Amino acid sequence: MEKILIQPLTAHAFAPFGDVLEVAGTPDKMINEGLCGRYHDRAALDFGPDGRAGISIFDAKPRALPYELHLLERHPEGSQAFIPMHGQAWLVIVAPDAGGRPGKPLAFRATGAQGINFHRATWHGVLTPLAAPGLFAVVDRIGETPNLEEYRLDRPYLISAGP
Ligand SMILES: NC(=O)N[C@@H](O)C(=O)O
Ligand code: NI
Repeated sequence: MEKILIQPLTAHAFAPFGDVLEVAGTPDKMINEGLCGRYHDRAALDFGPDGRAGISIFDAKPRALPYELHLLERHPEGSQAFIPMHGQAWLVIVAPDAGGRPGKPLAFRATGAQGINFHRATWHGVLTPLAAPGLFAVVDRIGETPNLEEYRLDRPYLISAGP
C-alpha cells in the first residue's frame, strides 16, 4: 500500500483545496468593547443557486493511525466546512482532481483549534476524528438535488504519521 505522510495543516498548503479556519495574525477587528478579536469572513462559502446554508452536528467515530484510505468524495454543488467541537487533533484528507477522479491524496493533521472549509467539488476524505468525542459542527449545502459524488479507490492508501 502506498503511504501518505501526514503533514501539519497550514493555510498555505491547504489553499488549493479550501480555507483553514483559525486564529492567525492580528484580528481583522476588535469587538465587544475590545474583549474579542474578530477574524472576519475567513471562508469562501458556496451553496449554489438552488441550495441554502445549513449547520449540522456530526458525531463521528474516531479512527486510528495508520489509517487505510479507501474512499474519497466531493460535493459538486457546494462547499463544506468542518469545525471541531472537542479540542483534539483530527485528520483532513484532500486530493486534486485528475480528469474527474481523485489524484494522489494529501493528509493534514489539524489541531483542535483549526477548522476547514472545502471549496466546492474538492475531493476529500470523510470527516476523520482521531480521538473521542468526534464532535464537529458542519456548515454545508442543504438542497433538494444530489450533492455527493463518491470514488472508491482500486488500491487504498495508508495514511501515516511517520515513515
Ligand atoms: N456525507 C456527509 O454528510 N459527510 C461527508 O460529506 C463528509 O465529508 O464527511
Ligand atoms: Ni464531505
